[in-house]
Amino acid sequence: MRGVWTTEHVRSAEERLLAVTPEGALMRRAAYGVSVRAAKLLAEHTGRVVGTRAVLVVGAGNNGGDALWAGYFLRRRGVAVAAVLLRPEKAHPAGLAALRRAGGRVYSPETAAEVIDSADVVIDGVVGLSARGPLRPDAAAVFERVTAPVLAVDLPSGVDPDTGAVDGPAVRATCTVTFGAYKPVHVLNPQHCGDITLVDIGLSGELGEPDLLQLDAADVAAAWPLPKPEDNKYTQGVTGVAAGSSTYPGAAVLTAAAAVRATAGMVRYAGPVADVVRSHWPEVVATGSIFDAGRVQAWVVGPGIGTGRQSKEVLAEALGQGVPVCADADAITLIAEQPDVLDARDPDTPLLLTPHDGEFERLTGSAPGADRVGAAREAARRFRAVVLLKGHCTVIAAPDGRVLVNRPRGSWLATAGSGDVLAGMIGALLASGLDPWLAAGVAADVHARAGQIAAGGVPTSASGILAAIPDAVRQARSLTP
Ligand SMILES: NC(=O)C1=CN([C@@H]2O[C@H](COP(=O)(O)OP(=O)(O)OC[C@H]3O[C@@H](n4cnc5c(N)ncnc54)[C@H](O)[C@@H]3O)[C@@H](O)[C@H]2O)[C@@H](O)CC1
Ligand SMILES: Nc1ncnc2c1ncn2[C@@H]1O[C@H](COP(=O)(O)OP(=O)(O)O)[C@@H](O)[C@H]1O
Ligand SMILES: [K+]
Repeated sequence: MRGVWTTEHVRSAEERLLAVTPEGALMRRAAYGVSVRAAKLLAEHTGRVVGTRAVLVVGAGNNGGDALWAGYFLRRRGVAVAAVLLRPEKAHPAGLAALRRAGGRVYSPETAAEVIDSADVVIDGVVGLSARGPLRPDAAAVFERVTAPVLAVDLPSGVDPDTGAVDGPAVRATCTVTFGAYKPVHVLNPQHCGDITLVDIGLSGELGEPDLLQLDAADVAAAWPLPKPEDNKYTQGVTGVAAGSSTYPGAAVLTAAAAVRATAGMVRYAGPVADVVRSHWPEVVATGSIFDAGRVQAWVVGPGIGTGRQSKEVLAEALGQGVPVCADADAITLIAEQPDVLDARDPDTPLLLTPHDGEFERLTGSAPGADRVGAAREAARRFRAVVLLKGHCTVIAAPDGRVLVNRPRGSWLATAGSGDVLAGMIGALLASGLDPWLAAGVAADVHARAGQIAAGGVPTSASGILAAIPDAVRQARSLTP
């Protein structure tokens, strides 16, 4: 698992490390890492390093100091370096002196147009861990001119380090070089960070428990249930699917099919379109009502069921069976509108809620806002449920405060019915006995892989994502990052 630490934690860890490290050593380690990545970027884009041109955009703090020292190291590799100082009086003195000594040139934003236009790489050292709010107008004007690839020092300036939120002009980097630890921005806003490199500055011993986690292929491979010699169809978990209606038969088919694709156990369908489900997926044991569905080890309730009286009875029945329940789509709206349905819940059985932003607002009374991790965590506590907040970077919070952030693989999942596929996979993993938070996390990971595989670079659909689930599991099992 990849650990991620808030800026507050990174800052206090850095303070402890700084106290036992010679002055300036950490910054030079960090800056050297920046220069190595910058040289690689230059080589990729121009075919050479010597004789290329780098522009540093330098703010008032240590982030600018990193950029200036990186410029110093690049000078020593034969790169022409120009530093654009946004606050000349506050530019890091030692970094600036080193760059000048090495032959770097210094500009103001007003005099820098020409060097920016001819840059082969631009290094964003405007602001780092101390960033608040969007780029200020002078920095924004500089980056508006930039056409060269941008390397962000620590994080892309203008993006909130702890939430990844963007509320105005911000740097969109080709790559980001960060130090010591991943920060929330790196997993919550990968689209602004580009490709991320973590430089070891000796911080790991000071960090403590991470605030957020991201799953690796190895975690997904280890968690994904496979049939064992002693298994039969029941021991792997029977998934119950209560989904679909005469208006939305497709939701039933997609949800049940995703459960079939995800694991080798049995899938029972209970609802008004049993014939449709059976005709598409003969391996599903389908019946008309949840009340005669037979035993299951987990229920998925909600996709396409509507929010009427009968749907409420179905949800209450699932919640009362003492098995984990994934409440998706209409089931979330039902809980929002008629919270007394939760009275049926066996207090000790896991509940998993999978809202998109609109459903989240219905459920909690407010939109997730900029702090999606905080919002999901709060909702998880309030409902004593695992909350999977959908989005480009899906956030999965457990009631005990654990949070996973899913790694997106493009935006291919933004297609009708893809949420039904996710719900079906989660149901199958719950039925297999996985911890609900982990079940949601590995399902979201495989869902994103399936979207990318199905798309292959062109738009896909929920049926495509569904068909790609086995290849997505195979990909994770071959430990492809
Ligand atoms: N402390 C350490 O041990 C290390 C720190 N390092 C670097 O130091 C950085 C943190 O440095 P600082 O704490 O000096 O602060 P920053 O360099 O992040 O910020 C500098 C100043 O910019 C101002 N600012 C805030 N938001 C702004 C915005 N939107 N636009 C323009 N200016 C804004 C703030 O008032 C702040 O004082 C890290 O991100 C990293 O790059 C590295 O050298 C590694 C070691
Ligand atoms: N821009 C995006 N990038 C990546 N994933 C996305 C994006 N938009 C939506 N998704 C994912 O697609 C799925 C959509 O689910 P949902 O909103 O329930 O759709 P539906 O109800 O049509 O099935 C979720 O898993 C969500 O995280
Ligand atoms: K930066």
